[in-house]
Amino acid sequence: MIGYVDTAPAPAATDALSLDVRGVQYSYPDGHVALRGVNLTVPRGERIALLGPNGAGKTTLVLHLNGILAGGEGTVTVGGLTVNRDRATLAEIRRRVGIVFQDPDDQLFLPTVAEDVAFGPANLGLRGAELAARVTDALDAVGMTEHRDRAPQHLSFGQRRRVAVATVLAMHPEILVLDEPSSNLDPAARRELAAILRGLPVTLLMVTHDLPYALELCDRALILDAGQIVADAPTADLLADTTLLAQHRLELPYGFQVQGRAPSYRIP
Ligand SMILES: Nc1ncnc2c1ncn2[C@@H]1O[C@H](COP(=O)(O)OP(=O)(O)OP(=O)(O)O)[C@@H](O)[C@H]1O
Repeated sequence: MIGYVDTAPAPAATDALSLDVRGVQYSYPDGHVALRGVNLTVPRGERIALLGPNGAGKTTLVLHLNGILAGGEGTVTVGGLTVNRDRATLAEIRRRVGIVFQDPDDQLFLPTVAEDVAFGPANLGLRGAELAARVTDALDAVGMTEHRDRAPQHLSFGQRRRVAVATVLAMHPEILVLDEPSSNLDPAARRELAAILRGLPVTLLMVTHDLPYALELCDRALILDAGQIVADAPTADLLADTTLLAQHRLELPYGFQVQGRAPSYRIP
Protein backbone atom coordinates (compact mmCIF):
# COMPACT_ATOMS: atom_id res chain seq x y z
CA MET A 1 0.00 0.00 0.00
CA ILE A 2 1.28 3.42 -0.90
CA GLY A 3 0.48 6.87 0.37
CA TYR A 4 -2.24 7.67 2.82
CA VAL A 5 -4.34 4.66 1.95
CA ASP A 6 -7.47 4.70 4.04
CA THR A 7 -7.82 1.50 6.03
CA ALA A 8 -9.32 3.10 9.14
CA PRO A 9 -12.86 2.43 10.34
CA ALA A 10 -15.54 4.77 9.02
CA PRO A 11 -15.46 8.15 10.70
CA ALA A 12 -18.61 9.36 12.44
CA ALA A 13 -21.03 11.09 10.08
CA THR A 14 -20.52 14.82 10.17
CA ASP A 15 -21.56 17.79 8.11
CA ALA A 16 -17.95 18.19 7.04
CA LEU A 17 -17.97 14.77 5.44
CA SER A 18 -19.33 14.69 1.94
CA LEU A 19 -18.68 11.12 0.84
CA ASP A 20 -17.74 7.90 2.55
CA VAL A 21 -17.11 4.65 0.71
CA ARG A 22 -16.55 1.65 2.96
CA GLY A 23 -15.47 -1.82 1.92
CA VAL A 24 -17.17 -1.70 -1.46
CA GLN A 25 -16.78 -4.89 -3.47
CA TYR A 26 -18.57 -5.49 -6.73
CA SER A 27 -18.74 -8.25 -9.31
CA TYR A 28 -20.60 -7.88 -12.60
CA PRO A 29 -23.27 -10.47 -13.38
CA ASP A 30 -20.80 -12.39 -15.58
CA GLY A 31 -18.63 -12.89 -12.49
CA HIS A 32 -15.99 -10.30 -13.37
CA VAL A 33 -14.71 -8.79 -10.11
CA ALA A 34 -14.42 -5.02 -10.64
CA LEU A 35 -14.06 -3.62 -7.09
CA ARG A 36 -12.20 -5.43 -4.33
CA GLY A 37 -12.87 -3.54 -1.12
CA VAL A 38 -12.66 0.20 -1.75
CA ASN A 39 -12.43 2.62 1.19
CA LEU A 40 -12.54 6.32 0.56
CA THR A 41 -13.40 9.39 2.61
CA VAL A 42 -13.93 12.78 1.02
CA PRO A 43 -14.36 15.87 3.20
CA ARG A 44 -16.76 18.51 1.96
CA GLY A 45 -15.21 20.90 -0.55
CA GLU A 46 -12.24 18.74 -1.54
CA ARG A 47 -11.30 18.23 -5.17
CA ILE A 48 -10.00 14.74 -5.85
CA ALA A 49 -8.65 13.10 -8.98
CA LEU A 50 -9.37 9.41 -9.50
CA LEU A 51 -6.59 7.97 -11.65
CA GLY A 52 -5.88 4.48 -12.88
CA PRO A 53 -5.31 2.41 -16.01
CA ASN A 54 -8.05 1.21 -18.35
CA GLY A 55 -10.21 -1.40 -16.69
CA ALA A 56 -9.16 -0.43 -13.15
CA GLY A 57 -12.74 0.00 -11.93
CA LYS A 58 -13.02 3.81 -11.95
CA THR A 59 -16.36 3.95 -13.77
CA THR A 60 -17.68 1.05 -11.69
CA LEU A 61 -16.82 2.99 -8.54
CA VAL A 62 -18.40 6.20 -9.85
CA LEU A 63 -21.61 4.31 -10.69
CA HIS A 64 -21.80 3.23 -7.03
CA LEU A 65 -21.78 6.82 -5.80
CA ASN A 66 -25.37 7.48 -6.83
CA GLY A 67 -26.74 3.95 -6.78
CA ILE A 68 -26.68 3.22 -10.52
CA LEU A 69 -24.74 0.12 -9.48
CA ALA A 70 -25.32 -1.58 -6.15
CA GLY A 71 -25.77 -5.04 -4.75
CA GLY A 72 -22.20 -5.88 -3.86
CA GLU A 73 -20.66 -5.61 -0.41
CA GLY A 74 -19.95 -2.43 1.54
CA THR A 75 -21.64 0.93 1.93
CA VAL A 76 -21.61 4.34 0.28
CA THR A 77 -22.76 7.33 2.34
CA VAL A 78 -23.36 10.80 0.94
CA GLY A 79 -23.69 13.58 3.49
CA GLY A 80 -24.72 10.99 6.08
CA LEU A 81 -27.35 9.33 3.84
CA THR A 82 -26.61 5.73 2.89
CA VAL A 83 -27.10 4.76 -0.74
CA ASN A 84 -29.70 2.01 -1.00
CA ARG A 85 -32.45 0.84 -3.31
CA ASP A 86 -35.25 2.70 -1.53
CA ARG A 87 -36.86 5.01 -4.12
CA ALA A 88 -37.01 8.13 -1.94
CA THR A 89 -33.40 7.68 -0.83
CA LEU A 90 -32.20 7.11 -4.36
CA ALA A 91 -33.90 10.27 -5.61
CA GLU A 92 -32.19 12.34 -2.89
CA ILE A 93 -28.84 10.63 -3.46
CA ARG A 94 -29.08 11.41 -7.19
CA ARG A 95 -29.74 15.04 -6.36
CA ARG A 96 -26.74 15.13 -4.03
CA VAL A 97 -24.35 13.34 -6.38
CA GLY A 98 -24.29 14.79 -9.87
CA ILE A 99 -22.43 12.78 -12.46
CA VAL A 100 -21.25 14.37 -15.70
CA PHE A 101 -20.60 11.53 -18.11
CA GLN A 102 -17.86 11.57 -20.69
CA ASP A 103 -20.26 11.96 -23.61
CA PRO A 104 -22.48 15.05 -23.14
CA ASP A 105 -24.97 13.59 -25.61
CA ASP A 106 -25.88 11.04 -22.93
CA GLN A 107 -27.28 13.95 -20.88
CA LEU A 108 -28.79 16.30 -23.48
CA PHE A 109 -31.99 15.28 -25.20
CA LEU A 110 -34.43 18.22 -25.22
CA PRO A 111 -34.99 20.84 -27.95
CA THR A 112 -33.16 23.69 -26.17
CA VAL A 113 -30.30 24.15 -23.76
CA ALA A 114 -32.56 25.83 -21.19
CA GLU A 115 -35.04 22.94 -21.29
CA ASP A 116 -32.27 20.42 -20.74
CA VAL A 117 -30.99 22.37 -17.73
CA ALA A 118 -34.55 22.75 -16.34
CA PHE A 119 -35.35 19.05 -16.70
CA GLY A 120 -33.79 17.80 -13.44
CA PRO A 121 -35.02 20.56 -11.11
CA ALA A 122 -38.49 20.39 -12.71
CA ASN A 123 -38.52 16.69 -11.83
CA LEU A 124 -37.77 17.70 -8.25
CA GLY A 125 -41.01 19.71 -8.35
CA LEU A 126 -39.58 23.20 -8.87
CA ARG A 127 -41.71 25.59 -10.92
CA GLY A 128 -41.94 29.26 -11.88
CA ALA A 129 -39.37 31.77 -10.67
CA GLU A 130 -37.50 29.22 -8.60
CA LEU A 131 -37.02 26.92 -11.59
CA ALA A 132 -36.06 29.84 -13.84
CA ALA A 133 -33.44 30.95 -11.32
CA ARG A 134 -31.92 27.47 -11.19
CA VAL A 135 -31.56 27.47 -14.98
CA THR A 136 -30.15 31.00 -15.15
CA ASP A 137 -27.65 30.40 -12.36
CA ALA A 138 -26.44 27.07 -13.76
CA LEU A 139 -25.96 28.48 -17.24
CA ASP A 140 -24.18 31.52 -15.80
CA ALA A 141 -21.83 29.29 -13.84
CA VAL A 142 -20.64 27.57 -17.02
CA GLY A 143 -20.69 30.67 -19.24
CA MET A 144 -23.49 29.43 -21.51
CA THR A 145 -26.22 31.99 -20.86
CA GLU A 146 -26.17 33.39 -24.38
CA HIS A 147 -26.81 29.91 -25.80
CA ARG A 148 -29.86 29.11 -23.66
CA ASP A 149 -32.36 29.02 -26.52
CA ARG A 150 -30.18 27.05 -28.94
CA ALA A 151 -30.53 23.39 -29.78
CA PRO A 152 -27.89 21.36 -27.91
CA GLN A 153 -27.08 19.37 -31.05
CA HIS A 154 -26.03 22.59 -32.79
CA LEU A 155 -23.41 23.39 -30.15
CA SER A 156 -19.73 22.44 -30.29
CA PHE A 157 -18.55 19.49 -28.23
CA GLY A 158 -16.96 21.81 -25.64
CA GLN A 159 -20.16 23.83 -25.36
CA ARG A 160 -22.21 20.66 -24.96
CA ARG A 161 -19.91 19.50 -22.17
CA ARG A 162 -20.50 22.82 -20.36
CA VAL A 163 -24.25 22.43 -20.74
CA ALA A 164 -23.97 18.88 -19.37
CA VAL A 165 -22.20 20.34 -16.32
CA ALA A 166 -25.01 22.93 -16.01
CA THR A 167 -27.70 20.22 -16.06
CA VAL A 168 -26.04 18.73 -12.99
CA LEU A 169 -25.34 22.05 -11.24
CA ALA A 170 -29.02 22.99 -11.56
CA MET A 171 -29.75 20.15 -9.11
CA HIS A 172 -27.56 21.89 -6.47
CA PRO A 173 -25.44 18.77 -5.93
CA GLU A 174 -23.14 18.29 -2.96
CA ILE A 175 -20.73 16.28 -5.03
CA LEU A 176 -19.91 16.79 -8.67
CA VAL A 177 -18.41 13.72 -10.33
CA LEU A 178 -16.85 14.18 -13.74
CA ASP A 179 -15.79 11.37 -16.04
CA GLU A 180 -12.89 12.53 -18.24
CA PRO A 181 -13.88 16.21 -18.28
CA SER A 182 -10.96 17.32 -20.47
CA SER A 183 -11.35 14.65 -23.17
CA ASN A 184 -11.97 15.96 -26.71
CA LEU A 185 -11.56 19.60 -25.66
CA ASP A 186 -9.20 21.94 -27.46
CA PRO A 187 -6.55 23.62 -25.25
CA ALA A 188 -8.57 26.80 -24.72
CA ALA A 189 -11.79 24.92 -23.91
CA ARG A 190 -9.82 22.65 -21.57
CA ARG A 191 -8.40 25.67 -19.74
CA GLU A 192 -11.77 27.46 -19.60
CA LEU A 193 -13.48 24.38 -18.15
CA ALA A 194 -10.74 24.12 -15.53
CA ALA A 195 -11.41 27.72 -14.48
CA ILE A 196 -15.15 26.98 -14.23
CA LEU A 197 -14.61 23.83 -12.17
CA ARG A 198 -12.15 25.55 -9.86
CA GLY A 199 -14.74 28.21 -9.06
CA LEU A 200 -17.59 25.87 -8.17
CA PRO A 201 -18.52 25.58 -4.49
CA VAL A 202 -18.87 21.79 -4.56
CA THR A 203 -16.96 18.69 -3.62
CA LEU A 204 -15.43 17.40 -6.81
CA LEU A 205 -14.33 13.93 -7.87
CA MET A 206 -12.78 13.78 -11.30
CA VAL A 207 -11.92 10.60 -13.20
CA THR A 208 -9.15 11.42 -15.62
CA HIS A 209 -6.24 10.09 -17.67
CA ASP A 210 -5.08 13.72 -18.10
CA LEU A 211 -2.50 13.93 -15.31
CA PRO A 212 -1.62 17.63 -15.75
CA TYR A 213 -5.36 18.39 -15.46
CA ALA A 214 -5.47 16.41 -12.21
CA LEU A 215 -2.51 18.40 -10.91
CA GLU A 216 -4.04 21.71 -11.95
CA LEU A 217 -7.42 21.08 -10.35
CA CYS A 218 -7.05 18.61 -7.51
CA ASP A 219 -4.98 18.79 -4.34
CA ARG A 220 -5.46 15.10 -3.73
CA ALA A 221 -5.31 12.12 -6.07
CA LEU A 222 -6.09 8.43 -5.84
CA ILE A 223 -4.87 5.58 -7.97
CA LEU A 224 -7.33 2.75 -8.44
CA ASP A 225 -5.91 -0.42 -9.99
CA ALA A 226 -7.45 -3.87 -10.30
CA GLY A 227 -10.39 -2.76 -8.15
CA GLN A 228 -8.33 -1.45 -5.24
CA ILE A 229 -7.11 1.97 -4.19
CA VAL A 230 -3.33 1.61 -4.21
CA ALA A 231 -2.33 5.22 -3.59
CA ASP A 232 -3.97 8.23 -1.96
CA ALA A 233 -1.77 11.30 -1.62
CA PRO A 234 -1.29 14.95 -2.51
CA THR A 235 -1.46 15.05 -6.32
CA ALA A 236 2.01 16.58 -6.75
CA ASP A 237 3.63 13.90 -4.57
CA LEU A 238 1.87 11.14 -6.38
CA LEU A 239 2.71 12.46 -9.86
CA ALA A 240 6.35 13.01 -8.92
CA ASP A 241 6.67 9.31 -8.14
CA THR A 242 7.47 8.04 -11.62
CA THR A 243 8.04 4.49 -10.39
CA LEU A 244 4.57 4.42 -8.89
CA LEU A 245 3.07 5.85 -12.07
CA ALA A 246 4.80 3.25 -14.23
CA GLN A 247 3.58 0.43 -11.98
CA HIS A 248 0.03 1.50 -12.75
CA ARG A 249 0.39 2.33 -16.46
CA LEU A 250 0.17 6.08 -15.83
CA GLU A 251 2.36 8.45 -17.82
CA LEU A 252 2.98 12.17 -17.72
CA PRO A 253 3.16 13.93 -21.10
CA TYR A 254 6.63 14.08 -22.64
CA GLY A 255 8.79 16.67 -20.88
CA PHE A 256 6.26 17.29 -18.09
CA GLN A 257 7.89 17.14 -14.67
CA VAL A 258 6.32 17.46 -11.24
CA GLN A 259 8.06 18.58 -8.08
CA GLY A 260 6.83 16.55 -5.15
CA ARG A 261 7.95 14.68 -2.11
CA ALA A 262 8.19 11.33 -3.89
CA PRO A 263 8.77 8.81 -2.65
CA SER A 264 9.10 10.05 0.93
CA TYR A 265 5.34 10.14 1.45
CA ARG A 266 5.10 6.38 1.01
CA ILE A 267 4.12 4.34 4.00
CA PRO A 268 6.71 1.56 4.30
N1 LIG B 1 -21.07 -4.64 -17.80
C1 LIG B 1 -19.94 -5.30 -17.49
N2 LIG B 1 -19.91 -6.65 -17.40
C2 LIG B 1 -18.79 -7.31 -17.07
N3 LIG B 1 -17.62 -6.70 -16.79
C3 LIG B 1 -17.57 -5.36 -16.86
C4 LIG B 1 -18.73 -4.58 -17.21
N4 LIG B 1 -18.38 -3.26 -17.20
C5 LIG B 1 -17.08 -3.24 -16.87
N5 LIG B 1 -16.60 -4.48 -16.66
C6 LIG B 1 -15.24 -4.85 -16.26
O1 LIG B 1 -14.98 -4.29 -14.99
C7 LIG B 1 -13.63 -3.80 -14.93
C8 LIG B 1 -13.65 -2.34 -14.54
O2 LIG B 1 -14.24 -1.60 -15.60
P1 LIG B 1 -14.42 -0.02 -15.51
O3 LIG B 1 -15.19 0.40 -16.73
O4 LIG B 1 -14.97 0.32 -14.18
O5 LIG B 1 -12.92 0.47 -15.63
P2 LIG B 1 -12.32 1.94 -15.80
O6 LIG B 1 -11.25 2.09 -14.79
O7 LIG B 1 -13.43 2.94 -15.78
O8 LIG B 1 -11.66 1.86 -17.24
P3 LIG B 1 -11.41 2.98 -18.40
O9 LIG B 1 -10.26 3.83 -17.93
O10 LIG B 1 -11.03 2.12 -19.58
O11 LIG B 1 -12.69 3.73 -18.60
C9 LIG B 1 -13.01 -4.04 -16.30
O12 LIG B 1 -12.19 -5.18 -16.23
C10 LIG B 1 -14.20 -4.28 -17.20
O13 LIG B 1 -13.89 -5.22 -18.21
